[in-house]
This record gives sequence, structure tokens and C-alpha cells, in this order.
Amino acid sequence: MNGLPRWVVLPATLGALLVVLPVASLLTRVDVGSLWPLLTAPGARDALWLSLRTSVVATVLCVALGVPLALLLARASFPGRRVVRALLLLPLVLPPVVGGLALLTLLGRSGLLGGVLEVLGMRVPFTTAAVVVAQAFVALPFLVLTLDGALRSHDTAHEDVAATLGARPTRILLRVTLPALAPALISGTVLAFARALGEFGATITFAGALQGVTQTLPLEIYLQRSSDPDAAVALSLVLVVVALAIIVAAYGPWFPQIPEQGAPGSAAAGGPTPAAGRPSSSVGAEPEGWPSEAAPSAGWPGGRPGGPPGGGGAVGGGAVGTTGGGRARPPTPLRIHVRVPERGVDVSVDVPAGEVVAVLGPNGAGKSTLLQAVAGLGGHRGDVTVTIGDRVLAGPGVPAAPPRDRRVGWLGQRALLLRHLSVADNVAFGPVSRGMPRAAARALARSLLSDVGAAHLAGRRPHELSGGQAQRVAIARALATDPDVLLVDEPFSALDVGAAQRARLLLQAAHRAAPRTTLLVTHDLLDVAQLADRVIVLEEGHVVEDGPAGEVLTRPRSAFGGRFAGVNLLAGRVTVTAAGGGQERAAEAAGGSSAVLATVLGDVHGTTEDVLDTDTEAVALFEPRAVSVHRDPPGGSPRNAFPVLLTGIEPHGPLLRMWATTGRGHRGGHGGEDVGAAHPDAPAAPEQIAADLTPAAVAELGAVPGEQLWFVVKAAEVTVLLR
Ligand SMILES: Nc1ncnc2c1ncn2[C@@H]1O[C@H](COP(=O)(O)OP(=O)(O)OP(=O)(O)O)[C@@H](O)[C@H]1O
Repeated sequence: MNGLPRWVVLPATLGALLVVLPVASLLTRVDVGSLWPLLTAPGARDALWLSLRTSVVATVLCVALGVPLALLLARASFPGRRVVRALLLLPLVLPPVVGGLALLTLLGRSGLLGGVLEVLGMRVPFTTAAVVVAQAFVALPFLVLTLDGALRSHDTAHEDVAATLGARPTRILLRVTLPALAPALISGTVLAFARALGEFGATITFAGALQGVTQTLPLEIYLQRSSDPDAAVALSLVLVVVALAIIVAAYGPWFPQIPEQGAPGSAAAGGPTPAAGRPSSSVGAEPEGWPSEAAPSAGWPGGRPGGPPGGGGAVGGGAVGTTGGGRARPPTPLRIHVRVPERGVDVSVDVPAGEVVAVLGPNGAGKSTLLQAVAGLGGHRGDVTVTIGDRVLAGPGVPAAPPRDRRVGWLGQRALLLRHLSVADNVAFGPVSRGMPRAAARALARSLLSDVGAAHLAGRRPHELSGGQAQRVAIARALATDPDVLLVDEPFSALDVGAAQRARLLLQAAHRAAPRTTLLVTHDLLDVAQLADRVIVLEEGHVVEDGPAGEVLTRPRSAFGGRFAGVNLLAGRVTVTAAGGGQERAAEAAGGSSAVLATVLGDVHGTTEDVLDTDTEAVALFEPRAVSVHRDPPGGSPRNAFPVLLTGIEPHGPLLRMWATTGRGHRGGHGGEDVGAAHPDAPAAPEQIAADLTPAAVAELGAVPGEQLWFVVKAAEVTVLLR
């Protein structure tokens, strides 16, 4: 019973019987012997044929008008949209006879439109056309509401990628949106047909019951009911059979079922974004291993030993040399200014041609907003200036170019392959959208797939791929249009470690073969170390750090940069320098001078090679392994002894990492003086610092989170840098 109370069985059974029993009893009344003559009687034949014809035409009308209506309701924003959506429910809740009357008042001889039509020699009521109009009137909401619901629960990520690949809106609608919604479209169409077939009240009111003209099967059954009940039952049986056939067609096992979740290709198909930290085996496993031809270092044209530096060598029929991984065009610089007040984002970045800039920052810092602004996606309002090379794509007085005209490539966390296309057709989608003949696009796709080690997957559907394979295909697809700028948003975060590293090396090889200006949003140190030339750190919508990747990883100057690089970073103001104060022991400074920084932990003593003036902003950096931890205030006069509150202990390689915060209010030290009292100018936010200890040392200390401890670090281990 799956935890359900037993009593639910009784009402559930009664409910099912309420529907099934009347239909079953109808079947018991059918006289099989007289069935055939009754069904083939001229009146019955005409009615059945008329019902089928009018229902098909009404359904076509519903699809032709209902699909655009559902698209507008779900995707466009216009005044009164909710009212229109609510009004569309009317035919569902009104008695059909009222619907028929409403149609008469509009299209009848003296109706609002009927009078005009009469003058033009057209009469609708009591014609076969009236049957179609009545059927469409009651059936349209079924299709619109089914499709509208599906559209609203379907995100637009696939459409966005298709736009960056160069597809125009109509192509996106026909090749991306509608195929993705095929199940809902088929369901809605079948429901609309079923409703049209069973329509009675509006038809008899608006179209009457003229045999062969407007007398559909439901009307025929109704009229026969008093004169020939057996015939009415036999005809009802026909409707029951047709209705059952429709239900089976709509919900039978052959109804298109495209795997969304759980299947290895859920990431490939663009299913829900996998949560961080999910078991690595679920996505990205490479079932058949990394094929030998796919080794990234050898797989990319320019990555091959002796390959041309620009990757101009033709591969796989020569197509790559001009459009794919080996670019014919030189890389282009990118300039961005994005100010979106509603998101608190104000960022300016200049990226020289061919540079890979890693964009780091905590959640909500504005990284995705920056990428969306470059791609022309996101629909946010604000001041956005984007220049790629000498092309101004958006700016003051310049209308924003649509994504398809920007020549940017998008590679996201989800591969977002189009589920109904083969892998090869997915890669060919962009070139075809940009006008390349289909055969040439297929050749290019094959060549690029071979470059990413996925040639053997060309004929598969996305749901037949692992996450890692799908991401390799997505890389090939993103490069197939030879974008000027590549926008990469956490591309490997949904993959297991091995698949992520293979995909990363692939991107690296592609970049080496043909440098391409790239913005790379990531939370992964490996991405920065292996791919990035430069790092910018965003915090609260602003650039707080910008420097060469190596510099940011070793000498970060922002709180996030410090956490990312795995070093302790305390920000503050310089209070004393060896040159300025003269009180510091310069001997501590191996090769540099000493400095004192007022921070949230109190005064921090360190060494510096920068020229620091008193009261300038600076940061103090020290490695977690340079920190020793004590239960009691250390003896002697260590320069940096911080009273802290232990917040957590976690494994860190062979060591254990102890996390602590400032532990404000902790009074201790010798004689009870307020050791480590924060400087008034120090930032107010509590800062996390870490100490790496051996498991034995942690066990000996016996500390648990919530306890107050002392973190001690020698001044010689602390580097002070200008901010
Ligand atoms: N569609 C939206 N409508 C309104 N505000 C949004 C929307 N998307 C994001 N924001 C807000 O804009 C700010 C920047 O968000 P953005 O998604 O760019 O951050 P992010 O750095 O990419 O974060 P994450 O690492 O979590 O993806 C955040 O404050 C966020 O709440």
C-alpha cells in the first residue's frame, strides 16, 4: 500500500466503477447480431463520416491556432495575459449549449459578424462549417492549456543554446521547441480531437441536425434514442470504440517517452542540473572508456605533434581547417561593461584576443549575468556594452544584437544536446543554422566529433550518452560555428573527476590549437590552473580582484580568491611598516620588510615586498599548514596569536583542516588583557581561517567545534600584499 491508509481503497474503487460500470453496461445491451445492419444504415454511416471529417478539420484548426496561442501565453509577456488565459477556460466550464448560443450571437444572421458575412454571401450557422466552428470552440482550450502548461514547465536553455549557434526564431521553434514538446503537443491534439468528436450541445444549438450536413454521430445517437434505442446503443458503441482507440493512442506504451532522469544521458539530454556533490558514478561514467583516437593531446588538429600553431591543418575532409577547431580567423578581443541595477551587478572587463579569463566568485556574485550579457541572453534590463573585435553588439544607442548574430559559443554545465537529433546532427545544427549546406555540415560534424574522440557516437541519440561523452559532443558543437568568443559556465561540474579531466584537456587542446577569447566561470581550481591565463574575482556584482592566474592562485588579494586558492587571507589596513614605524623587527622579513595590518582578528604581523604606506588597504596571507593550534594562550610573545572559535574539522588530503572564525568577545591572554581585539577600522564580517594539522595532532588537542582555541602563526610565514 506504499504507506497509504487502507480505507482509500473503497472510495477509489467506487470512483473507478462510476466511470467504468455505465460503459460496461452499455456494452451488455449491444445486440451483436443486428450490429452490422444498424451501423451500415445510411443515416448512421453519414453521421459517422461527418463526425470524423469535421473533427479532423476542427482539430487541424485547433493546432494551427492553438499552438501559436499557447506559445504567446507561455513565452510572451503582454498586458492582460492572465485574463486571456482565464477566459480560455470558459468553453471548458460553460454548458456547451451556452457556447452554441454565444456562437449564434456572433455568427448568426443578426450577429456581430454574421451580418457582415451575410452581406458577403457567406452563411455559417446550420452548415457543416458551423459544426467545425462549434467543435473547435469547445476543443481549443484542451490543446492550448495542455501545451501552455508544458511550455511553462520547460526551461528555455535549449532554445538559448540554439540561438547562440545561429538559429533564427522560426528554426528554433520548429527544430527545438516543438520537438521537445512533442509529447504534450500529441496529448493536446488527441484530447482536442476526442472533445470535437464527442461535441453535442454547441453543435445542435449552432448547427442544428441536418442529416448529412450537420447531424454528427452524437446528434444521431440522441435522435435515435427515442425512435430506435437499439440503433442508439449500437452507435454509442462506435463512439466508445473510437474513444478507447484515442486513449490508447495517446497514452499507450508507444507514446514518445524520452528519458529525462536517471538514465546515463540525463545530463546529455539536458535534464535537471545535477546537484553538486552527487555520486560521481551517476553522471559522466565512461562506459566504454576513452577511445584511443580521443586522447585530447593527439586528437585536436593543432594539438598533434608538428601541427600548425594556428591549427589550420585540415582534418576529416578539410572542413575543420576553416570552421572548426583549427580557425582560419585570428582571435578577437572582447570588451564588456555590464550594469544591471536590479541584480546589483556593475562589471567592466577587457579581454585581449585569445585570452582565457576565469571568472570566480561566490553564489550570486554576478558571473552568469556577465556571461548572459555577452551572449545576449537572460532578458535583464540594464546598461550593457559588448564589443567583440570591432563589432559593437550592444551599447549606448546601439540596439542589442540577437544572440544568433554575436558569434559566441556557449558551453554550460548541462550539455543541452537536442534530444530528437543524433549526435552528428547536434554538431551540424549550428553550421546548418548559419547557412552551411547540409552535406558540408555533416562532414564538419564528423571531423569535429573525431577531434573530441566521439566519432563512434555520431549516430547515437543524446540519451544514449554518458555525461562525459555528452559534454565532449557539446564542446564539438560549440566550436562547430567557429565562435569569436567562447562562454563557458561551469562546464565540468556535473562530471565525475575522470570525465571532467578528459573534457578539460580537450578544451585545453582545442585552445592551444586555435586560441579563442574565452570567459570561463568556474568553482574548480583545476579549471583555473589548466585553462586560465587570467582570473577575475566577482563579489556582490563587482570585480574585487583581477590578475594573472598564477598570481591570484599564489597571492590572492580578495577574500574569495584566498578561499579559492586555499590560503588564509585577512584584509585590513596597514598600521605600521618597518620603514614607517621603525618598531618592527626587520629581521623577520626574509628578504623583505615587515608590516603590521589591523584586521578583524586584531593586529597581524608579516613581511612584505610591496611598498606600503600607513593606512593603505592590504591583505595578509598565510598557509593553513603554517598555523599551529593551542588550547591556551601561547607563552612568550608570538607575533600572531589569534583567539578563535572552532567551527569545523574536515579531511584535507592526509591532514585534517580545522576551520575557525574570529571568536569575538573571547577574552584571554596573559593577565586577562584583551588579546587580539579587533582594530576599529577592521572589516566587520567574521572571517574564516584554517589550520592544517596531522590527525594525531588533532586527536591530541581533542578540540570539538564550538570550542575557543588559539591559532598561532609566525610573522615570517605571513605575506602582506597591497590590495
Ligand atoms: N532571473 C533573475 N531575476 C532577478 N534576479 C536575478 C535573476 N538571476 C539572477 N539574479 C540575481 O542577480 C544576481 C547575480 O546572479 P548570477 O546568477 O549572475 O550570479 P552567479 O555569480 O552566476 O551565481 P551562481 O554561482 O550561484 O550561479 C544575484 O543576486 C541573483 O539573485
